[in-house]
Amino acid sequence: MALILGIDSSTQSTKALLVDADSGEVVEARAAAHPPGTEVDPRTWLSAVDEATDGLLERADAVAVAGQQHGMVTLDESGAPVRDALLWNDTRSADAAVELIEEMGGPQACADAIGSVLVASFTSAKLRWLRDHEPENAARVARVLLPHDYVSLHLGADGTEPFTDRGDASGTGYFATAAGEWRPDLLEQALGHGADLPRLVAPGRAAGTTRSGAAIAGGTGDNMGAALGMALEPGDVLVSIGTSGVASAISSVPVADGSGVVTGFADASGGFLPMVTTMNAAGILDLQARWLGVDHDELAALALQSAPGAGGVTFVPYYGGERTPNRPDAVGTWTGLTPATTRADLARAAYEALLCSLADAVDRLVAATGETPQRVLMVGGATKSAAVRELAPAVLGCPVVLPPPGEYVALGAARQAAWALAGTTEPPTWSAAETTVLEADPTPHVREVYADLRDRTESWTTHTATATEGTR
Ligand SMILES: Nc1ncnc2c1ncn2[C@@H]1O[C@H](COP(=O)(O)OP(=O)(O)O)[C@@H](O)[C@H]1O
Ligand SMILES: O=C(CO)[C@@H](O)[C@H](O)COP(=O)(O)O
Repeated sequence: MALILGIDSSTQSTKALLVDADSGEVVEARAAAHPPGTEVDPRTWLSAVDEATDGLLERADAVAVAGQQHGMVTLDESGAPVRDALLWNDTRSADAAVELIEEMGGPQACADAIGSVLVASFTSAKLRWLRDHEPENAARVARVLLPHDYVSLHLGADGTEPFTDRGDASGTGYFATAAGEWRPDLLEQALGHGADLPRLVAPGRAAGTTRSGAAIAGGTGDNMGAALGMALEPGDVLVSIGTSGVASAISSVPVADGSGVVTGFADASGGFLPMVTTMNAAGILDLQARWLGVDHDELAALALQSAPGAGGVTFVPYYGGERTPNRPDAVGTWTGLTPATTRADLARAAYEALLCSLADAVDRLVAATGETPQRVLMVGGATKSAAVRELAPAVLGCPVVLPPPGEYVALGAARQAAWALAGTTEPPTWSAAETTVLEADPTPHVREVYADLRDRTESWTTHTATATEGTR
């Protein structure tokens, strides 16, 4: 029996799944935590992958790494990190993104060139920030990698040259997504000078071998990994609730949304992955649990004691700035608090704000792609919450398909590696897991109250920018 190792190096942790190549059944699962923050020494991901794959790597016949998208990993001539990596959720590069869009001829021209309108998350915006704020570091950059490229390189046999795939490359800002080619000119424009880029590995092909002789596939971005792990089909909308909140769908044609709401990424199978991303997702619940002094199960139990609408309490959850809507300077804003407000209402409001924000993401994806969803599926760490599962169909206003608990990004990486090992034209078909369909009466008034506050706070961004200046 061939064994495949699928790795997910996402924002908060590395997860590793050892999987049976024939059935896709998980044989063993491990995880190791990453340090918190939006600026991280990328070598900590290497320690995490070593820890999570210890004893598994040697057993694998093929390996692939899916990783958090966009992060800027800059290496000097010797291959050492020039500075800590800036992650997708670090908003200091917001102004740099605006500047680059203007230089590219405006939002639609930017979307036409790379598939997406740049926001702070994109690697090129981070490189421009580096050029302008740390010129000495910028001058030392010889090579730019994405997080998954850096982890893959670490696992590769001696002499392996860096490699990546078109899925993750499509989130850099210097990749022509529709054509599937690097745009080194755009990297140079952002950074101020050229730098080496990893070679692109085609979907389903091996990039080389690991130190233990296993085939290693190109890897991909975590959201492309999730799409592959869930075997998304046309008509499916995948909602992921991890550090980021994501609504994505597969498409056979590229998307170039000049409004900037939908990012037109490539997927890991040769197609495309239009996507809407929020920066505040599972963290909304983490914060709320901390503020109320409870754990996640207690927070869920509290929330389910309150009623739809949380006793009139609502808030926009843009605590760390937001990406959709694009408000990098925003902060969270609560409203409706009265002496009658209970702890249960406060807990409930957190789930409702999270789910309203995700419902907005789904609506925006559907509006921009024009595809009516046949199924809405839900994955990610926060789906472990009983309250998320109960309230999601009510707030989203439709049934939600829930797969069994699992690490679907790592499973997608495993599927990619199994594909490379098999050398077939299509990825292996693994039997679909039993799903549960979550249903509830829709609560549209929850979204109406949220939408009203979301829209009223739009113009508050400039004001709050002053208050948060020190954090950028
Ligand atoms: N029972 C739970 N209720 C709510 N959130 C949870 C629960 N269990 C885990 N989480 C949250 O899920 C998040 C991690 O999800 P994950 O998809 O692994 O994130 P990422 O891929 O971004 O690293 C954390 O913020 C964690 O607190
Ligand atoms: O920036 C994006 C998508 O464009 C994020 O979705 C990151 O890819 C991080 O993902 P998670 O760690 O939340 O899975």
